[in-house]
Amino acid sequence: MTAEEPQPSGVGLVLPVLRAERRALGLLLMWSLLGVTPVLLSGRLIAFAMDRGFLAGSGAIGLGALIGYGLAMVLGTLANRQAVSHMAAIVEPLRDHLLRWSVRGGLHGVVRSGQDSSTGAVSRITTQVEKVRQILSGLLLSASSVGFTLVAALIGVLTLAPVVGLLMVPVLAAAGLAVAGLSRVWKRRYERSLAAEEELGACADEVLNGLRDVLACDARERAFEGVERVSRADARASAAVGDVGGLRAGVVGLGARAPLVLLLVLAPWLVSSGQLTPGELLGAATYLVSGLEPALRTLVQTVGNMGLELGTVLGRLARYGAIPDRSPGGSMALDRFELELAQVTFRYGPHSRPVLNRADLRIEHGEHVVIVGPSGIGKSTLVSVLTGLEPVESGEVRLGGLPLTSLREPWLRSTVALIPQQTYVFAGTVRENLCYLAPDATDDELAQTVLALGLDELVSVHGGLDGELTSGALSEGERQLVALARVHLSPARIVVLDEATCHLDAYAEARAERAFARRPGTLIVIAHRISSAQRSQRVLMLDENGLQSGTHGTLLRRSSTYANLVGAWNRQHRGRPSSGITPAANSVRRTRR
Ligand SMILES: Nc1ncnc2c1ncn2[C@@H]1O[C@H](COP(=O)(O)OP(=O)(O)OP(=O)(O)O)[C@@H](O)[C@H]1O
Repeated sequence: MTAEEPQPSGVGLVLPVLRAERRALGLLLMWSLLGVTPVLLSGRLIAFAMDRGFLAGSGAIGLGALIGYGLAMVLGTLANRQAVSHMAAIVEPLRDHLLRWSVRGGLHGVVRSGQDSSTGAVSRITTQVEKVRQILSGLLLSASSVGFTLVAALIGVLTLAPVVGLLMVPVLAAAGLAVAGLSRVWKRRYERSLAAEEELGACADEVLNGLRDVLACDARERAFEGVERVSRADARASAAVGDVGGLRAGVVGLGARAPLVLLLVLAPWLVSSGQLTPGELLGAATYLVSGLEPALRTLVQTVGNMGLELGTVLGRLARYGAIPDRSPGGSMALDRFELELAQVTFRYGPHSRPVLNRADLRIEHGEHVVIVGPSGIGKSTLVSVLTGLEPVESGEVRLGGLPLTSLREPWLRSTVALIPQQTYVFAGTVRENLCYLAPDATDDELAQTVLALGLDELVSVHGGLDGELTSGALSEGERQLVALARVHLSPARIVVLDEATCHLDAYAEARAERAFARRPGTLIVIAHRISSAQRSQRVLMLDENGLQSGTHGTLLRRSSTYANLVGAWNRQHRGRPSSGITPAANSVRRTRR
C-alpha cells in the first residue's frame, strides 16, 4: 500500500473479498432460498389441508398436506444449515483480509508517529476486526434469509389471495415510510451516542494516565467533575437512542400486524362474497403470521441495526488502516517545528480588551527567544496562545505550517512543554520525578541533566537517584529545578519557560537557561530578569502597541518601553553585576513553605 493508493471506504474494504468468494456467496444464497421453501408452501398447504381435506370431510388428505408441510420444514432447516457452512467460507477470508490491511496501516502509523503503543493499536484493531466478522456473518445470514422469507410470504399471499395482497400494500407502504423517517433519526442519534462513548473513554483515559498530576495538583474534584459531565452526556445520548428505538419498534410492530388485523376484520365479507374460501383465509393468515410479520421485524431491527453497526466499525477500520497523512492530527510525525501567529486576536471575555490584536509572529525551530513587557501586558497569555492552551478568537496559530487545532492533543503536549511559575513535585523517588516525561532516559542522560541544571547537591542530599523526594521538604527554587530537569530530559521540541526560574538566584537561572539553550529545539523564555534578554538570540517586546522583535541592542534604541524596562531594572539592581552571578550565589532561594 502506498500513499498514492486510493483509501478504500468501509464498504470498499469488504467488496473485494465478496467478489473473490462469489462462489461461496452464490451457494449461500441458493441454500438460503431453499431454506424459505416452507414459508412459500405454508399458506398453500394449510389452505389445501382445510378446503380439500378437513372441511371437505377427508381427514387423510388434510393430514397428508400437514405432513407435507412438516417435511418442507425439515428440508428448510437442513438447507439453512448448509447456508451457515458456506458463511464461514466468506467471513474467514474476510477477517484475514481486514486484519492484514488494517494492522499494516495501523502499525505503519504507530511506527511513524510513535504516538501510541503498538500493542494497544493492534489489540484495538483485532477487536474491531472480530466485531466485523461477527456482525457480517450474522448480517449475511439474516439478510439473505429475511429477504427471501419476505419475498416468499408476499408471493404466497398475492397468488393465494390477491385481494388481501392488494389491500396490504398501502398499509405496508405507510408503515415503511414512517420507519424510514425514524431510522434516519435513530442513525443520527446512534452516531452521536458513539461519539459520546468515545469521548467518555478518552476522558477516563486522560484522567487515569494523568492520575499522578491530578493528585499532585490536588485536582481530584476538577477531574471528577470532568468525567462526570462527559459520563452524563453519554447517558443522555444512549437514552435518546433508546427513545427513538422504542418508538420505531412500536411502528414496526403496528405496521407488521396491521395486514393481519385487516384480514380478520374483512374475513366475514371476504368469505361471504366468495372472494376467499375459509382455507384460503387461513392460508393467507399463515403467510402473514409466520412469514411477513417476523421477517419485517427482523429486517428493520436486526438487519438495519447490524448494517449500521457494520458501517460504523468498518469506517473506523478504514481510518486505522489508512496510510498516515501528513498531519500529526492523523498519525504522521511532523518534521518542522516553527511556530507562527497569523493575525491572531485573543481576549478573555467578549467585552474585555483584546490582549493580542491581529498579532503576527514567527519563531524558527531552534531559536532562543525571550519575551519581555510590562506587568499584565499579556506575556503569559501570548505563550498560552502559542502553545494552544487558549483558543484564539480569530487568526491562526501554526506549528510546522499546520494549524494547532488540527494536531492531536497528546502529540502536541509531548512536543511543546510549558513550565509555569508554580511547579510541583510528587511523592516518589528522585528518578521517578525526573524521568516523568522521559521514562526511557538512561542513567547517562540523567547525569547530564542533573549536572547541567546544578541538581547534583539536591540528588546527593536525598540519597541518590533512588532516594525519596517529598514536595514539602523542598524549597520553591528546588521544586522549580526538578520541574526544569523533567522537561530538559523530555523529548519536547519546544520549551517555554513562563517565569519558571523566578525562585532561582541569578546564577542558577543563567545556568538553567544556558542548559536549555544548548539542548536541541526551540526555547521561549518569559524573562524574569533583563539578563535573560541579554543572553537570548532575539527579544520579543510586548506593549500596548503590540509585538516588536529585535536584539537587546536594537530594541534599546528603537523601543522606549524596552529602554524604560531596562532602565528600571538597572536602577533596581544598581551595584550588583547584571549577571549578578557568582558560583557562590549558586543556591536556590530556600523559600520553604
Ligand atoms: N484567566 C483570565 N481571565 C481573565 N483575564 C485574564 C486571565 N488571565 C489573565 N488575564 C488578564 O489578561 C491580561 C494579561 O495577563 P497576562 O498574565 O498574560 O500578563 P503578563 O504580561 O504575563 O503579566 P505578568 O508579567 O504580571 O505575569 C491582564 O490584564 C490579566 O488581568
